Amino acid sequence: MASSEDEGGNGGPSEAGEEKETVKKRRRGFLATAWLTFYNIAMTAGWLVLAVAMVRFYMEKGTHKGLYKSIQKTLKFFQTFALLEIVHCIIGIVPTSVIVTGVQVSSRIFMVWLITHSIKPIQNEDSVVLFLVAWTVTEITRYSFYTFNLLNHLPYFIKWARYNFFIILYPVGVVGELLTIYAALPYVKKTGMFSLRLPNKYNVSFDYYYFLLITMASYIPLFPQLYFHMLRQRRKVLHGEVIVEKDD
Ligand SMILES: CCCCCCCCCCCCC[C@@H](O)CC(=O)SCCNC(=O)CCNC(=O)[C@H](O)C(C)(C)COP(=O)(O)OP(=O)(O)OC[C@H]1O[C@@H](n2cnc3c(N)ncnc32)[C@H](O)[C@@H]1OP(=O)(O)O
Repeated sequence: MASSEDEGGNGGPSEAGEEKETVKKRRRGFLATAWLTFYNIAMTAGWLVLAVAMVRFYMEKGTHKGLYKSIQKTLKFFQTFALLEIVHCIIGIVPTSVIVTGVQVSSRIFMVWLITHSIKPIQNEDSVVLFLVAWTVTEITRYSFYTFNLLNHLPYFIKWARYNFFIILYPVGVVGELLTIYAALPYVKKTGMFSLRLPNKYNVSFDYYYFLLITMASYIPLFPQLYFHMLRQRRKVLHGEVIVEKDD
């Protein structure tokens, strides 16, 4: 398979690309590169295990009912592990914005722990499968992209997939997440879970139901920022456009 480094043909762009990669790695340091390689291989493997488990479950049972329960431990482990991505940005070993990564990772952690894990009656909703499939395909592609890129042997197909699949998968994932939160609303209202009513010794009140409504509304300003960030990355990586990013 053609490597993305080969794209420029002989000489010129290809050599310049390799030189840029070497400079980047030298700047990042050996330990950081080794850690990122390990991290990305582990995450690719984790999401591959999830993909295989989901396909096997569906082939054996012929339904998605019970799917979440059967894969939840692996999902929780690898999605929670992704918190390290925020750390990678903070300590500067990856050149991504802390804010963009923070919004992306925290919305996933929120979906996993505060919605799907905590509200059992919604675990069999169709919308859960929607975001699980979108996340899984995305993460297998994304982490294998980072791994091959670090190893300087990036197949063009993976690069292409990384910067094209998201065009469909991002909206699919968002629809799945929003429908799942929506499905949780009646249960949250009925049980008053995670809510704090007055009077109480802290003298504060918190209503999880309204928090969920605000969270759903926050997708409207936040999601386009992530989507346009990815479209800019796509133009930069696939079409070589020079993009001046604003600082955080
Ligand atoms: C508490 C309540 C919270 C409520 C919040 C409500 C928020 C609502 C809005 C949020 C909506 C999110 C919905 C979402 O969950 C749905 C889905 O995900 S559906 C599936 C589709 N999703 C995607 O395609 C996005 C996947 N995510 C990402 O791509 C990243 O997380 C993101 C931060 C968005 C973008 O990544 P990045 O900026 O890093 O882009 P690049 O991949 O192009 O990388 C840029 C450079 O950094 C290097 N890099 C990054 N990470 C690594 C790594 N781990 N190892 C090595 N190198 C890395 C990469 O190589 C690039 O370097 P260079 O440019 O030098 O080549």
